[in-house]
Amino acid sequence: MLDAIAVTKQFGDKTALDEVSLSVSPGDIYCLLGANGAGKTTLINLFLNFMQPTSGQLKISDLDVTQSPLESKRLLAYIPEQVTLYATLTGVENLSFFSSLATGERLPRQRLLDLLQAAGLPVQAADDRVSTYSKGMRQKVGIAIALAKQARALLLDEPTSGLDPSAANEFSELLINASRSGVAVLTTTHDLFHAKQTGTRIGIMRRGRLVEELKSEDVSHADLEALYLKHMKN
Ligand SMILES: Nc1ncnc2c1ncn2[C@@H]1O[C@H](COP(=O)(O)OP(=O)(O)OP(=O)(O)O)[C@@H](O)[C@H]1O
Repeated sequence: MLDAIAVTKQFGDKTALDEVSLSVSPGDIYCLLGANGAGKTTLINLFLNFMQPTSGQLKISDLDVTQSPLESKRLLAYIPEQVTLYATLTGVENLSFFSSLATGERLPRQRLLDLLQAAGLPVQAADDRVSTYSKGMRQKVGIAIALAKQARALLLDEPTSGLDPSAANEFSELLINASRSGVAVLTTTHDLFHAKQTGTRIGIMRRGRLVEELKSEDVSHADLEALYLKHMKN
């Protein structure tokens, strides 16, 4: 579903990504780990076609993201670290606006409420202004937008940073539910525990290269931490 094929990205003489190849299948939650500046966000931005690769190819369901930008974007939902919503609108109003932008369809109020509930937003908060929401609540609206769009792939950039442990756990459950319905999930994170708990696969990046890929069921928390630290020291 999500394929990066020998992707290199240079910013001037800085190589942010160096021949990175990875694939995320429907039902996978692929967690990208790596130190600051390793290239994780750059890879997400390339899938989103926010920028073009210097060489290599990025595909979403076999569509090249630079050659078929609109068709490929329709299959995607993106949840950044800070979900951008209209602060003066309510959760329902934001969902109505962004889902209609994504689908061209205005959903009835009950459907919007059902989507917010499926994303874990407390029912009583749906009609509150988003300016009163916590970060976790905003992310739930982001998930509801992805559900409304029926996205087949979900890209997330450090979604659990700044969430308290129970909100992070709740968010992980949402990702697991999405993956069980066949969505391909690619997420960056600095949280090894989250990667091991939530991910089906884990990739470790260092200085623009993908230096390790593993199945999370094949490693313990302690082994993952030791492996991560080994790569960071090399
Ligand atoms: N627009 C840009 N112009 C120039 N250099 C950039 C740009 N975007 C990223 N970089 C550089 O590319 C490298 C990879 O950055 P990137 O943001 O992808 O890392 P990251 O792994 O997401 O880091 P973090 O964990 O801090 O979010 C860094 O050296 C960064 O300074």
